[in-house]
Amino acid sequence: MNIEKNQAARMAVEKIQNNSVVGLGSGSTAAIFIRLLAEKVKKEHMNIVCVATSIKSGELGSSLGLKVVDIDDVSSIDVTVDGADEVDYDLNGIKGGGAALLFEKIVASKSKYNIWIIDSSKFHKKLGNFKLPVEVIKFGSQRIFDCLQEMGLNPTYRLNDDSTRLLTDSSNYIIDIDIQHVSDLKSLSNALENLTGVVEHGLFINICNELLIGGLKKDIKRSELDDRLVLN
Ligand SMILES: O=C(CO)[C@H](O)[C@H](O)COP(=O)(O)O
Repeated sequence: MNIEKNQAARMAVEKIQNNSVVGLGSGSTAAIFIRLLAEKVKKEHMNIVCVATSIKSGELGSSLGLKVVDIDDVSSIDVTVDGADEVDYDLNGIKGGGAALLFEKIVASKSKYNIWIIDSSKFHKKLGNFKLPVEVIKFGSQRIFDCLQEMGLNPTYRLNDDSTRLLTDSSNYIIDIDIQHVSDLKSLSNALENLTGVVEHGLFINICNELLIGGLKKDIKRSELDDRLVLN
């Protein structure tokens, strides 16, 4: 799958124009993009300012010579390139496999254009193969866990290798839920947002503008989305 991730990242880097503000995604595919972007910026003497979606991506970008600034130091972001854990035929997706969903959603919402880069194994007709991450504050998190259990979503706390609870860049917990049997994603999104203590969830609805799929070498734009384009 690394070859496919590479292909998708290469397709994305070709789309980056000089004098733009670029959002750097998180995860292994985004990391390939960050490396390729740094090479391109050096080679073509480009003027690019970057905003990162995680501490790790920001550190990677800076270490490669990219100019990485705080999100509040830019008025908007021209394009963000990020990975995803699963994407459906309507270009809705699940993100947060790397626990960076909160910053990823904030950066995406400040971006004029969002490009996702994935390998072909992540492109499905319906979301639900991947568990949906829900970021919750520590205080009272068991109450949210119990609510998710009552909703039939089989919650599990995300753990580190030593079985302690994983903490996000904002020191919150992640609870992963099973949405295989959920058909109305918008209602689920609203229900999760209404639970006090939920900081964010990894359902990204109507956010991705363009999907680049390695392997299939597909470039799917939301603006051109129709059944014929996606299903063939
Ligand atoms: O959402 C993310 C991190 O929170 C990543 O974009 C997602 O997990 C994909 O990662 P990878 O490219 O390593 O498969």
